[in-house]
Amino acid sequence: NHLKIAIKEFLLSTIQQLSFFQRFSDRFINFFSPYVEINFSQYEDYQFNHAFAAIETYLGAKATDKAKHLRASQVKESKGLVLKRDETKVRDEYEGVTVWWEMETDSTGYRTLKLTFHRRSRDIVTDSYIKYVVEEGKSIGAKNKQMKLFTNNPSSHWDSSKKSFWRYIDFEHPGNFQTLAMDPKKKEEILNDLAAFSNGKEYYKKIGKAWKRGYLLYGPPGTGKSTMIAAMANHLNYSIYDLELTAIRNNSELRKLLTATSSKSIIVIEDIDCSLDLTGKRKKERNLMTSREDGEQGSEEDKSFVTLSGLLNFIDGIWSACGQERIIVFTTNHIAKLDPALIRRGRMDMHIELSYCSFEAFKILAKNYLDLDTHPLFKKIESLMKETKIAPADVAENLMKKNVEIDADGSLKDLIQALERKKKSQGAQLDEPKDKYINKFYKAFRMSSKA
Ligand SMILES: Nc1ncnc2c1ncn2[C@@H]1O[C@H](COP(=O)(O)OP(=O)(O)OP(=O)(O)O)[C@@H](O)[C@H]1O
Ligand SMILES: [Mg+2]
Repeated sequence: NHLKIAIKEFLLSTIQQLSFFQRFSDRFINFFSPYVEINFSQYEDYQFNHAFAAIETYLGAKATDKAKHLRASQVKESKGLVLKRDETKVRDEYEGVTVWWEMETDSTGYRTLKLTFHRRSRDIVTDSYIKYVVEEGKSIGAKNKQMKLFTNNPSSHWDSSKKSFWRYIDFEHPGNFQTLAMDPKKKEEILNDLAAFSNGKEYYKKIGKAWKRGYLLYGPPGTGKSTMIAAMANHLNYSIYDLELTAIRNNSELRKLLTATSSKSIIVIEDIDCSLDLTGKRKKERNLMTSREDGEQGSEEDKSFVTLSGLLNFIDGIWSACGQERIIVFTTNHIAKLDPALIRRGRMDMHIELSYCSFEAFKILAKNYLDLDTHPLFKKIESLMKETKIAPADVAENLMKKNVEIDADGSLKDLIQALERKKKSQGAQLDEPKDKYINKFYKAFRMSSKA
């Protein structure tokens, strides 16, 4: 919000500045020159000038384009012919209009960008070119943004600064939609939804809704829920806030955490059923007990757990009021166990099921891991997959190369064996471990045995 205000102020001051310079330049033009000059200072009234930064980014990108171009021409042309680039001036063209940018640094290190153009292009420059440059600079800046993965610190470690709520590392997960194995139609649908969301600024304003979107990802372990979150972040260039509910004590801490998130981010609560079971249920039991024994203590207890209603209030209310362009994702292994209040329509915008590996999904994995489009063993795998539940993670594990060389035949045979084993055990109702914590253990085991 600070940023928004600053940008607004800045744009306002730009407009004022423009009219000032227009007046000034008009006189200037009449007496001396056909050229108009507009200045953008690094600071405006001691405030950092965000348009200055955006223009600088834009020009930076332009300059490297140009440098590349110059390098290319150096190869072709003889040495004597190579243009000497004026380092301080950048020439730009926009709708047939030529302008020049120049950076000036004064003795105190204070910088100013000077834009020069012919007075006959003034309307185009002031009406649309400057706006274009600022927008373009902002979007280049956003693209180059280093994504971060935030995790909340235990609230007992918080001090008075907002910085202590979250710690972060650079987010560098290779997860992407292309290699994600799932029904291609569903994938397309999700990608469309994400595109509509990330380009939806005007739309959300028009319909009077906060620019937010909620996804519920559900499915058995190892079906790609966490991978999909990484893919979403990579696709949109958003940071991730991985919210660990067990590290906070109550709803007001939850609120503090969530209001300290930045825009263009995905807030993730994994295994929502577990986090809330821990808190919601315990709270209910305690309330029953304490209200019978000691009313006062009951209200004390109320404050000490994150509750389902706290989370819901947040999604419905505060969530809408605290900043824009955020996605919230819940994941669960057991959608049936979730409180219906949490998943009613309108609260989570899209329910996405990640399911056991279908043949379609397998083909994506075979392409990723073995670079295979087809293979004589595919037929057998297809029919086995129809009658066996296997998570994509298990398929991937079998397709992963065990040697320096990829051995497609060997990997596919491994997979067939795994499928046949699963088929047998599923027939004997041994399925997979039922308890989430056992699942987690198996997963950790799977990961460590992979490594
Ligand atoms: N649909 C998929 N497409 C491609 N790879 C997958 C898919 N599902 C799982 N994998 C592979 O299995 C690994 C584990 O998957 P992931 O962590 O995304 O599962 P999950 O659904 O989040 O499981 P859990 O419910 O246990 O958290 C991933 O690192 C990935 O390599
Ligand atoms: Mg996961």
